[in-house]
Amino acid sequence: MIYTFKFRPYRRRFVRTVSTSHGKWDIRDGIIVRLTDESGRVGWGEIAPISWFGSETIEQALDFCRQLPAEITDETIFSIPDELPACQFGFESAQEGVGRWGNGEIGGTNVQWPMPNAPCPMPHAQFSALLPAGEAALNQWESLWQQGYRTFKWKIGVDAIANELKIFELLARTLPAISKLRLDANGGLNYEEANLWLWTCDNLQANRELNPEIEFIEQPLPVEQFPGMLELSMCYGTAIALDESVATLKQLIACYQQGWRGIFVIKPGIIGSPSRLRKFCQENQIEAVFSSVFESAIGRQAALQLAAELSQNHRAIGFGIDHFFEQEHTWLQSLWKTL
Ligand SMILES: O=C(O)CCC(=O)c1ccccc1C(=O)O
Ligand SMILES: [Mg+2]
Repeated sequence: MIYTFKFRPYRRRFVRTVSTSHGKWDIRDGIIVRLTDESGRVGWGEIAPISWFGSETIEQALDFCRQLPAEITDETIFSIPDELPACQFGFESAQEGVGRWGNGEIGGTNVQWPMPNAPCPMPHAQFSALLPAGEAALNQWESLWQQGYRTFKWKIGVDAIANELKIFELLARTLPAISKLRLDANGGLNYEEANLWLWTCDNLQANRELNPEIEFIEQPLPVEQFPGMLELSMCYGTAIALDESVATLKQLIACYQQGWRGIFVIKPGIIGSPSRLRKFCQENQIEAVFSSVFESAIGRQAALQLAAELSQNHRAIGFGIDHFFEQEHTWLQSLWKTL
C-alpha cells in the first residue's frame, strides 16, 4: 500500500503547569501525521515525544518526518528505528486507523476530519485523574471527584519529603475511603526516602476503612536503580509500578526478563510499535496500567484503543481527560484546515 504523507508540528500550552521531580512542564510539542491511501481514505496519527522520559526528542522526530518523501509505504512505517519510539507509534497508529475516522463537515465541505467516529472505545472505563503537585491537590480533588473520577494520582519527589509527607497525611485523611490514590515519584527519591514512603503507605493501609486505598507508588527510584526497586517491591505491602524504567518496549522486555512481576505503566504514545506491544502482551501476562503522554484526541484515540485491547485488569487507566488543554475541538478543526 502507498500512502500520501503529510505532517504538521504543533505546540500547545497546558492549562496548568505540570510539576514533576524533573521540574516544570508548560508546553506540549508534538506532530500530527496524516496518511491517505490510494482510495482516498485517511488515517491520523500523533507523535508526542517526552525526551526526559526516554523517548526521542521533538527535533529528532521532526528530522525524521522532514526526510521522508511525500509518498510512503507500509515498509517505511514498519522499519522506523527503535531510537524513534514516538514516531513508531504515530505512524503505525495512523496506518492502522486508515478508513476508521469519521466524516464531518467543516465550512460546508465534507471531510474525513481528525475526530474519531467512535466515541471512547472503553465505555465503562475508569480513568485516573492527575492532581496538581503540592498543597494544591488538597483543593483540587473535589471538583475531579464531582466529574466522576475515583482514582487520583499525586506527584511526589517534587518538594522536601517532610513537607510532602505532611500534605500526604492531610490528603489521605480528606479523600473518601472508597477512592484510590497513586503516588508518582518520577524517579525522584533515594533509597531511604522510598523506604519511608512505602512504610508510611503500609501504615496508612492498616486503617483501610478510614483511608483511601494507596494503589501503588510509581517509579520511586531512578531508572538505573532497578535492583533497588525489585528489592523494595518484596519488602512492603504497598505495590510499586515501573514507569520511566519501562518507557520503551525494549526496556519493558528487559525488566520483565530481569524478573519484574509487579505493575508496568504503559504509555502507548512513547512505547514504540503498537503491533509489537500487542504481540508481547499477548504472549506474556503482565499487570499493565495504561497512561497518557498528554497527547491530543488523535493520539489518545489510538492509545485508548490499545488499552481496551490489552488491559486485562480492574485498574483505572491514567488518562485524566479533558482538563489538560483548552478547546480541543476548535484546535482540531483549525489543524485540519492546514493539512
Ligand atoms: O499516568 C497518568 O495518570 C497521567 C500521565 C502522567 O502522569 C504522565 C504524563 C506525561 C509524562 C509522564 C507522566 C508520568 O506518569 O510520569
Ligand atoms: Mg509516572
